[in-house]
Amino acid sequence: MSSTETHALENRRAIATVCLSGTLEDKLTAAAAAGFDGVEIFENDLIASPWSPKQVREHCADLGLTVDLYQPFRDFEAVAPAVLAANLRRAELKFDVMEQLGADTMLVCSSVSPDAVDDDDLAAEQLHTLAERAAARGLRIAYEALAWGRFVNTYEHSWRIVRRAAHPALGLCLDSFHILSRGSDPAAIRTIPGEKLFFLQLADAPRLEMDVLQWSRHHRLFPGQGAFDLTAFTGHVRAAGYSGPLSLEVFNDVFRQADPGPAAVDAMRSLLALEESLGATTLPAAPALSGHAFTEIATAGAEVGQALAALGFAHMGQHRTKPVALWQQGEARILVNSAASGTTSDTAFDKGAGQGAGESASVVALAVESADPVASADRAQRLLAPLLPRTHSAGEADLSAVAAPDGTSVFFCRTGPGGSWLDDFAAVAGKAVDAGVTGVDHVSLTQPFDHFDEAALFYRAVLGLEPDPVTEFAAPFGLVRSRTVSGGTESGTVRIALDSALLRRGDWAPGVREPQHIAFTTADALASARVMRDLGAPLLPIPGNYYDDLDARLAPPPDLLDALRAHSILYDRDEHGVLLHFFTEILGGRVFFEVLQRIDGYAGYGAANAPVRMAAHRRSRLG
Ligand SMILES: O=C(O)c1ccc(O)c(O)c1
Ligand SMILES: [Mg+2]
Repeated sequence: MSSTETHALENRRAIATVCLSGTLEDKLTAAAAAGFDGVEIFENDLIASPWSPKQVREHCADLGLTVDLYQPFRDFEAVAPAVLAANLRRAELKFDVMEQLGADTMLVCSSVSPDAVDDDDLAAEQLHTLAERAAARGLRIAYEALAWGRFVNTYEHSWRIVRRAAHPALGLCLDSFHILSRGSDPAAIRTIPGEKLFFLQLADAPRLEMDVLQWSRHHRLFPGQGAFDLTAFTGHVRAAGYSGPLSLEVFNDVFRQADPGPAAVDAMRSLLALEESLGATTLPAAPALSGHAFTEIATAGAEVGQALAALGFAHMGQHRTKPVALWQQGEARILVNSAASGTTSDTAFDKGAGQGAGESASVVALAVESADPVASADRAQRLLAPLLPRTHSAGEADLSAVAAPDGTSVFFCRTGPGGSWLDDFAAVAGKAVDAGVTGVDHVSLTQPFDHFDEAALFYRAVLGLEPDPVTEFAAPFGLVRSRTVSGGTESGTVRIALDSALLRRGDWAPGVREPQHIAFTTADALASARVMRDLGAPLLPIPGNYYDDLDARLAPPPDLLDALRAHSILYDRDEHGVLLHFFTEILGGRVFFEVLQRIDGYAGYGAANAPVRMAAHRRSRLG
């Protein structure tokens, strides 16, 4: 097979039960539903299960799952003879369990025990004995170096011991977390004979400066959600000739309490995306995206429409069959849907917190310009995004949409003459005042914290967008974690900003119900602000302290500083250029607009100003 030819990966796909929430029954059901071929059964899950190991095996078989690994067996090697005898007895009893489970491989972690001594010869000799006992039962031992193992904590060291032990039933378990967290060079994995690589566990993680055990047990992520290069890592393991499963082993505090059904889908999506990055996929490539086609806000109230008018938008069209108004300025298009109240579709959020009755508004859909909307939707489905049922009348555009993890609809469309979704709108003689808005820069969606990593992976994999690094800032009502994903072509860029409160937020702060906003571009923020203020736009006042600090910190030219202060425009600077941006107040309890000007290729989102904006929003809501 030529190296450029695309082909499906021959490795099976597995997931460790420790990745998912619930009982063993919940975990197996979720893993099977997401399409996994096999599972690693974590001992604690089995111990707590009412099913006998034999029943677990039968249940797995019914679900189409194999039991690929039993784990973990701890603190075995390099001990005194009396301890060895006890450890071998313990192992034999676990072999009994494995036989009933139908699992042929046991994971043995490198020891953390105070009983162990630093003696590779002894470790090798005792692992040889264990492998001999396993082989007598038709089983094998996969030895894994924990990053915090007492004496053995690198894969190179575990390989030296396994090589020394020289038993065919003893091989290695490689775990990407243990290897990459310590900064080991994974390239030498290629020199290990493939038949000695018994098992591969994959986990990503954010870069954190912390104790490696804590990092591993609380912060692992599915591949593609963190900072590790799992494509290169897995490439080395496959190049060595490994042919076993690609198995996810992710210890994560959020996933441990998340609904296991969607979590298993998130896990599978991460594997599918990893396979694609390895060049081993049958997925259709992500079609090029070239900007935001429209963003839809559901609200029964008048506030959003009034604000758009005051920002210079024209009510340009009315949907022929639905109560949906099209507001437009430049290439920025907002649909205001008054059929649904803003709360009906935001299933992912706590309902009603901090909202006035009847006035609610929510961003319910975002639409991206795709070079091939059908292929975009096909790819999305292949990546397990739920396709949304569409109701459209004869002659209306049939737009494909999928649901993002937080329930937001994501449409793929093509705007322009001939067969466009715009044809569904009857023209309205809307009055427009050009306030300089040229298009949409980004859509910002606050995620429930337990969907944050899933959402970033969703937009990266499904839409083919590039994620930026995760940032965190202290906001008035708690820490906020933020990540943007973007991508595009010469004719336009799609940018989606994902924000999340780090912990579930208290209900006391009325100004902070998971806000959502749409940022519009202008070529002249000062001019836009003047026009919009004259039109009576509900612009957000920014306190004088901000400008005093801005002067001290970044020293913008004095006349610019005066103008910014006069118009409540915020300022930021990065290595490329300058950002000028301002905001409306919160409309319908949740939604607001931003107007921004990127100067000289400023690439950020003004995150440094977000805490000031959040505090200002609370004041404006309290009146
Ligand atoms: O944290 C642990 O103890 C642990 C156990 C088994 C593993 O495979 C692992 O990577 C970590
Ligand atoms: Mg592991």
